[in-house]
Amino acid sequence: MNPTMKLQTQTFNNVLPLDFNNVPTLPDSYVWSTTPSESPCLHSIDEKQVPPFVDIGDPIAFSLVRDACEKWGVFQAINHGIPLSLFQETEFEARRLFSLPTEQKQLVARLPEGFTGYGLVRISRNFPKLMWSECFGMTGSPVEHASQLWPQDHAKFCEVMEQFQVEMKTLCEKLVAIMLRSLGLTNEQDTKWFEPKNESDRAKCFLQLNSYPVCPDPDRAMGLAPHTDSSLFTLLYQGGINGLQVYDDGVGWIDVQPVEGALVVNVGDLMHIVSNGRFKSVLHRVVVNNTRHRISTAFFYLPPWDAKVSPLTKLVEFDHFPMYRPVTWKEYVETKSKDLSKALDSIRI
Ligand SMILES: C=C1C[C@]23C[C@H]1CC[C@H]2[C@@]12CCC[C@@](C)(C(=O)O1)[C@H]2[C@@H]3C(=O)O
Ligand SMILES: O=C(O)CCC(=O)C(=O)O
Ligand SMILES: [Fe+2]
Repeated sequence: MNPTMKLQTQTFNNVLPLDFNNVPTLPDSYVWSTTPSESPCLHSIDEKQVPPFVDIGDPIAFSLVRDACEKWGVFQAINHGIPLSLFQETEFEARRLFSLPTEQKQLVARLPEGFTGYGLVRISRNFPKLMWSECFGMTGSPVEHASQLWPQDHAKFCEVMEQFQVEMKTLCEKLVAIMLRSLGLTNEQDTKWFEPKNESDRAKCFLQLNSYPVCPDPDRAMGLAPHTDSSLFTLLYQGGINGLQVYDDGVGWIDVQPVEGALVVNVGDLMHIVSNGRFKSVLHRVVVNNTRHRISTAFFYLPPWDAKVSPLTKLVEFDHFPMYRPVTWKEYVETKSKDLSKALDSIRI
């Protein structure tokens, strides 16, 4: 078997090829040809050149959210009501999980086509090189996996993760209302998940814990390759360690500074579709460092699995044309897993 084939097989099987703790030099399979150091990041001190902060408790949040989603596709939400202690507990439990021995984490490996469990980030299969990261995904209770990881001692992990999802989901419902009203939503048939009449119409959520271990050669490695999220939007808690960067046309990569208690809100592809192209789904990536083990938690807000997502009627009337045809989340994620860059184009009218 040649080395490339071996790499692809490993990636496809979602088996982490190495134990990040015992690697003195970066293996070739982790060396990217376009590295963060070749497309460096702007360390801006001008506040107009970084994604804005929005106080979402403020009555004028609507218009600030609209401006941020149109110009950037990302903002940092403050005054969102989730206590800092819940983020800290979630990060603590995530560190406890990722510090387990590799063989133990492999017991709960995500299936190649699955969403939950431990392994490489799903988009790994779309890139020839490996990323310097590992992740653990869940939706609802993680007890099935957690009881395999810690047969005696999983109650706290489950309790924290469940509580975190409940609070984040409530916040997502508040944020989607702000976003849709900022787009002038009038026809609720358009968005059943927004004000659901029954449980099956309700939006879905997915929580992913991300771990970026200390890297021996961060300039040549990639924590998470450039991508847009498929979600309606994603709430990201990045702890206290830098790493997240967003791409701004004409400027390049920009650091999204972690600020205690602030939550990064990334517009995803499905919200771009709903807004008939007004809101931008932001291209982002994660760079790694050689001193600190970074943990982030990403909470994806998604329409119900079978719901057709399409541009809002009101916007289509105004624009005289829908930019995208209706698509279910399932269909969209399947298309995207074949080719990340072509998914949006493939549903464009
Ligand atoms: C709920 C989601 C959103 C997914 C797919 C599915 C489960 C895992 C999510 C992520 C998380 C990491 C980046 C991403 C690009 C990936 O590879 O897996 C995301 C992807 C998407 O936004 O497309
Ligand atoms: O770790 C981060 O800051 C970003 C993670 C991310 O983009 C994702 O999980 O989709
Ligand atoms: Fe992302």
